Amino acid sequence: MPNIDFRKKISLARPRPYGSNLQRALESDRGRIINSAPIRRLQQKTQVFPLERNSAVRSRLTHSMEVQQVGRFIVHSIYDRLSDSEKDAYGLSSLERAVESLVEIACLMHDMGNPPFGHCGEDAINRWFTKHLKELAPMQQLLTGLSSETTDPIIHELCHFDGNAQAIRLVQSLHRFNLTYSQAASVLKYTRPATERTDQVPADKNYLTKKVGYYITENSYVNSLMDELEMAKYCRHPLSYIMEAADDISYCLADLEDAVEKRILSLETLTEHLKRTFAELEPDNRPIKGRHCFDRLLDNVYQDAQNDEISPNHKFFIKLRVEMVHPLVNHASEQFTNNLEAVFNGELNRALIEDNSQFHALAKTFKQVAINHVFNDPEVENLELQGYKIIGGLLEEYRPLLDLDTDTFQKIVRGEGRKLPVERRLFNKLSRKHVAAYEIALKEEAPVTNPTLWEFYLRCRLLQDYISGMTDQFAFDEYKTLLVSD
Ligand SMILES: Nc1nc(=O)c2ncn([C@H]3C[C@H](O)[C@@H](CO)O3)c2[nH]1
Ligand SMILES: O=P(O)(O)OP(=O)(O)OP(=O)(O)O
Ligand SMILES: [Mg+2]
Repeated sequence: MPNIDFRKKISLARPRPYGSNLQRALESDRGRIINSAPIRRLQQKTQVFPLERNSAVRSRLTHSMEVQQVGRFIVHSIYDRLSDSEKDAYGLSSLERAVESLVEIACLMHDMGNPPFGHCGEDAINRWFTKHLKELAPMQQLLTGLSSETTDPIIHELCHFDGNAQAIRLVQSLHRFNLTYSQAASVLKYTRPATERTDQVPADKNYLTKKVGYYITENSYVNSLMDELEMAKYCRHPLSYIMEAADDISYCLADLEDAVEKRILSLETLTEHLKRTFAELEPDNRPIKGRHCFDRLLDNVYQDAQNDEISPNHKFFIKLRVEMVHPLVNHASEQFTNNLEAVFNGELNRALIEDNSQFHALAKTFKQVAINHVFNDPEVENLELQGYKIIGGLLEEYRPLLDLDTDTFQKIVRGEGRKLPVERRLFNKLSRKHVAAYEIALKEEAPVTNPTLWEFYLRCRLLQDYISGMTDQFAFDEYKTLLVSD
């Protein structure tokens, strides 16, 4: 009998403990997240289409609500799969409400740290830092005085901004939500500290560490969380697999629905692309567990939609979602229970639905069609180029703050920057919350021995916090305001 007890992974423990009732503790987590500004900001952040004005097209917020629904569905499906004696044996019997709440809120939070303009926003921040970090005056000084062993991990981290790591930072350092460790751990999707490179982690954890998981500023928090929930190094919390599967299942259909809504694809061409792509991935085209084969299923959905007098597009996606979400959710829950020990220990080195099955081929088909026929649409790519320009341009405007030496920057922080008119005004535009996090981190024990390096690192983080916290629209407006003469 494997040693699985979910009560070790789902508990009341949090950084500043209070209360003794698990359900109430999780309600408090829900309240904090649902009522938070970073969640509200998701309504003006890109899912696929930057600066989208059509509100029927998904934003990060509406996407996250859909992920929440799929996450709930997977939890119910997992519970339906387990017998009472299995639930007892795994410590899950009295935890259904808790698991449901943790997963729902993890799904709602999962993109909270994403910058404006989606993936290209992340990339734009990293491009700017990769290109300019070593040119910045304090960094040039540090590079002459310190060994590369000391500076390399910090440089690596600052050139790898990641939305997932930023979500952990928002929860702990910027908003101090004091969530239960279980709730925070459910969104910890990658487990590699940003100071480590991918070639420094064990090969059997390469999927779990393929992206940056958390920054050095949250290192001690993540260590406490992992100790508390008995998570081994580079391993995940079991519920994060459900959040990840819910995201994968949700967006693969939603992105295509949005593409049809925006008239990038017609239902005819979409159906053709889906059939052709699936045939390449799964040539034998078997029936999908208890249903027709994919081609037949698509033809039926298409025909039904044509008979709808009001909205064939809407009907098509309702039917397709019914046909696809059930098998994919069932598959995710089956993978969860079939691999329960590896999932419990957080060492399953892949996503739940990525197992080379026909379900995996289905999800891949949808994603592939989006990559080949939606993300490269000229309108989308033009907007993304604007996104690069806006983020790169904003970082360039704020660069004077990063060129100052520590003492001069500290003067501005203390309000003594009268002789630095531009820098002082730029500093005044930063969010007070972000500046407070910078000041608190400076007062606490530094995880980096050189104080100048630590201060400069925190200043770069401060700018990344500010830029990544912006919505698409705010970033665009700021860019127009600051680059008024261009
Ligand atoms: N516009 C755009 N360009 C891309 O290259 C791209 N790659 C992924 N995505 C969307 C798909 C999921 O909704 C979500 C998560 O992958 O982000 C993209 N969107
Ligand atoms: O939704 P995103 O943009 O975060 O994209 P993802 O496919 O969920 O990727 P990641 O693994 O970086 O969260
Ligand atoms: Mg994500």
